[in-house]
Amino acid sequence: MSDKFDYDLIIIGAGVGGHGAALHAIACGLKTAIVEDNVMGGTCVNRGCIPSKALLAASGKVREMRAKHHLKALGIEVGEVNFDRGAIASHADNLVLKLRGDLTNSLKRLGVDILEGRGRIAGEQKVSVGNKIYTAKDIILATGSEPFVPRGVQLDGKTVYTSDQAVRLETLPQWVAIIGSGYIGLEFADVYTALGSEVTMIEALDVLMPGFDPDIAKIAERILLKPRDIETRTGVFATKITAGSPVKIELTDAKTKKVVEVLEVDACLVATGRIPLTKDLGLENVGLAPNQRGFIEVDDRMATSVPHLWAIGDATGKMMLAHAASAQGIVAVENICDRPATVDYQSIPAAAFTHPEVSFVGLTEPQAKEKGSAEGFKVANTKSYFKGNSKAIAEGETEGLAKIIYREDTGELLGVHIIGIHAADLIHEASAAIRDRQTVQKLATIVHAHPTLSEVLDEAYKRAAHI
Ligand SMILES: Cc1cc2nc3c(=O)[nH]c(=O)nc-3n(C[C@H](O)[C@H](O)[C@H](O)COP(=O)(O)OP(=O)(O)OC[C@H]3O[C@@H](n4cnc5c(N)ncnc54)[C@H](O)[C@@H]3O)c2cc1C
Ligand SMILES: NC(=O)c1ccc[n+]([C@@H]2O[C@H](COP(=O)([O-])OP(=O)(O)OC[C@H]3O[C@@H](n4cnc5c(N)ncnc54)[C@H](O)[C@@H]3O)[C@@H](O)[C@H]2O)c1
Repeated sequence: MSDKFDYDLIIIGAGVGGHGAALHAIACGLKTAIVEDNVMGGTCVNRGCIPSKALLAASGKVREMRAKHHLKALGIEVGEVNFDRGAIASHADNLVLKLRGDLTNSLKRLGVDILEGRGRIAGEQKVSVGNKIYTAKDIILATGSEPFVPRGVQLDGKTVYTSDQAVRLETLPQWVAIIGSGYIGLEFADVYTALGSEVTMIEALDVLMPGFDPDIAKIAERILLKPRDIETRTGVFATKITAGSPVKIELTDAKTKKVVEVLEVDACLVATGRIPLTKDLGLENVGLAPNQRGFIEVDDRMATSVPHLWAIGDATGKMMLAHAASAQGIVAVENICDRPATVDYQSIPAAAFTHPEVSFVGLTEPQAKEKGSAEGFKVANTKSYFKGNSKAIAEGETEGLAKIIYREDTGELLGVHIIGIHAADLIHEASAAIRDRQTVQKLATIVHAHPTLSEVLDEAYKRAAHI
């Protein structure tokens, strides 16, 4: 460490991105401080992944135990299944407290200085926290994001709210409208319907779940929305939402811009994406400006255009996922330590933790085709089905499929999409394969244990390789 600076590295923001970067910085021998002006752990631990997965776990069990037909087929009979909303909310809350404590202790144990207060860039290699100025050889911005709330939406946090409040499950509305059919919309539709609420899902685009591969979105609609108490509206914007009892939601046709319907519901979850927390960060003091959408531009090394200033996580808008933020943090620290590294976004998986789960890694079919026409190759795909998988049949969970997308000429795997039981865990072998730019011919020779769900991918590779 140079005597010129207070620290080798200061990280602004103690979310999962900042935490991952700090742990790696300590492993690399850097004197490190992390600045946080809210609770430690950021979105994922306090208001995101962790509480939402706790709610999905508990509500998923309610759904499973109430599926009498399904249980009977396995020879099981259950009586009435009851749940306590408050106790489910406490389960999520307790998990948040535990993980926040674990995260904070891991930083303290390793000797990371935690600086409480708002961090700002005070000049080159300088950070202000309150009225103190600290110097650091390198600085990482890891300030994350917050919910995007469209104009015309009146939030009261009780009847009209974002995921920040929804994860607390303070009430269980009988009829809830969910604006947006992205990850949050889909996961909360799963929680609410499992616990007995009716849902109306409103999506501005013409298709539901526009982020998924089109085939997967269609099947997800068939499995996750149609059989449940969920009504859907597509091609309409929620242009005005008035909190109260009832909540009034004005829907405007995306094409004609005319108001087409006014819904009256008990509650409304606004899940319309997230925006970066990059305002008032003092970036102008080093001549850096966020892009038009507020994100901090970085290259694949996570470097900004200012020397010794790096950015990671949701604030960069590259892939707004917890594990992507940590991976970016590790890459930034590697580069700070003069070991060149880049992030390979194509091999970072994503998953929605619905019942059943949806996961993917790499390109969707339209993206692969676009790449193919730009680079002059043809794209092929094969599918395999959970209904043909022995383990899935034994579990009585046969809905879903795996779709693999690859280059017809070389066989290189370009994308894998799974919907079905444990899809979020199954995706990782595909992620490793894409990272190593493997071909379907090579992947088809890997021996998978029998009977396992992972044979769904084995089957898809073999079909692609004509084995
Ligand atoms: C409901 C929900 C569910 C989600 N589920 C998943 C999931 O299952 N899997 C997944 O991979 N991702 C999930 N995500 C996304 C995930 O939470 C984010 O991608 C992740 O938290 C981003 O990490 P980050 O470190 O970039 O930012 P954040 O976690 O947002 O942390 C940034 C931190 O910086 C602090 N900060 C900001 N500005 C300053 C400042 N000037 N000074 C000091 N501190 C500052 C903030 O207070 C915050 O603590 C979910 C998100 C939501 C909302
Ligand atoms: N399992 C996970 O990994 C997970 C879970 C939850 C959240 N997240 C992260 O959180 C981020 C935010 O999630 P999200 O679901 O809010 O965003 P999203 O970007 O996934 O989906 C938002 C949806 O809302 C629609 N929309 C926007 N404005 C609208 C309007 N006025 N009326 C109707 N529809 C409108 C958009 O077309 C889009 O389909 C995601 O980018 C994701 O990375 C991840």
